[in-house]
Amino acid sequence: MSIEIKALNKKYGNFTALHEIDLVIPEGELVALLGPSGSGKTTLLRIIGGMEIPDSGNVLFGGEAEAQRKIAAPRIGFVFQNYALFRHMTVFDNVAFGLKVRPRRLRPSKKEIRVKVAELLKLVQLEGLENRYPDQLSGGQRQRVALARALAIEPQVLLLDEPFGALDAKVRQELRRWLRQLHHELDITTIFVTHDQEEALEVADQVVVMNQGKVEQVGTPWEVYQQPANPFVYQFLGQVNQVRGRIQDGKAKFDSLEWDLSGYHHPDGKECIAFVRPHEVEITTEPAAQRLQARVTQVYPVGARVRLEVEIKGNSVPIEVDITEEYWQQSGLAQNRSVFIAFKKPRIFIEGSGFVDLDISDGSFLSENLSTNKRVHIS
Ligand SMILES: Nc1ncnc2c1ncn2[C@@H]1O[C@H](COP(=O)(O)OP(=O)(O)OP(=O)(O)O)[C@@H](O)[C@H]1O
Repeated sequence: MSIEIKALNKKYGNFTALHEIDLVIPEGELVALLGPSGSGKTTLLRIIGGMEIPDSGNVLFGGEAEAQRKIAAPRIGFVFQNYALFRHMTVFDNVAFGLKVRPRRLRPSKKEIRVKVAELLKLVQLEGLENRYPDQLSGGQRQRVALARALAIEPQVLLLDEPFGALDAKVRQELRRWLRQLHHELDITTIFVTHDQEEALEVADQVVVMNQGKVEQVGTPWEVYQQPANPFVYQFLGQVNQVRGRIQDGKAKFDSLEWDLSGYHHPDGKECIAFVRPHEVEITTEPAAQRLQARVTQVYPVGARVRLEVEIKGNSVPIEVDITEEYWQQSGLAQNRSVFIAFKKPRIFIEGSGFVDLDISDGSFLSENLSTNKRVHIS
């Protein structure tokens, strides 16, 4: 079932928890609501689930046409972070609960319930554990019981609020792969709340990035990571370096690095910021054109990768550089070493204009002005 959210607003006293949220979630999609604590994710999920009333705006299930037909409220399955299993009930009874409490005319027979629960326990890979109590299960197993219980009512929409939040990193990773697979099999429209960007990128078809009650960007994991709409999304989705520069003579200048922006007619003196992820910084010990001189201040070997911090003139915050362990060994990059850095794929942010993507390889560059959503190719 598709979900359409229109101009949704919610305040708690004077505090705006959600501001003018518009969102379309196509049938069968797995969507992550991603954002920092307090950004409004849970409030939005609760409004979709009918547990909270918005001040204004609508949530339409199945689109306008269905709404006009005034269909009954959709069946919604919920899973919360804190399991919310009944501690005094076995796994079987927990999963069967939603079926047993149905009105008599809709209630399946005892035999049908037994078959259904067995099917669901197989689906969540907990066969044989039906007689255990929640206390006798691991955190990951409990969360799978919670999911089986939510699925028992054959929901048209599944809402998950930080479903793996209380689990340790390894179990979390296993469960999110498993959720992805399960969603693939069941195809139920699913919305899950997370503040973990890796989880959102790994699991979701679409990621809704939220901040301070607003939607900052909606896109595929690739889009939100590779083409963030604004500096907030850039910083929230992974590490990024910011190097401050200025527009001068039609060029974006960052000390000895410069890129021609003459096609843009930005006034001289305007501030700009180059955004570069740590793995997009090239680092050598040899000077060359279009490189900035720097000095290595810290070296952190972390498994197969090595994270370096380097200082450049005019940037108060060190630049993070991510290289392979192999390159680190070959290059002898050690603390205090003088180095030269270049940016492989910088995106330059100019206040009021959005991002400019530089494609340095063919001497031209691709610009994307996200405030107008236009793409122009300038050579
Ligand atoms: N019932 C309430 N009364 C007053 N303020 C509330 C209420 N529920 C939520 N808020 C406030 O609204 C804001 C959004 O809360 P919400 O729980 O939606 O955020 P969130 O993004 O899910 O955060 P978290 O990741 O910490 O759960 C928060 O600042 C919160 O304090």
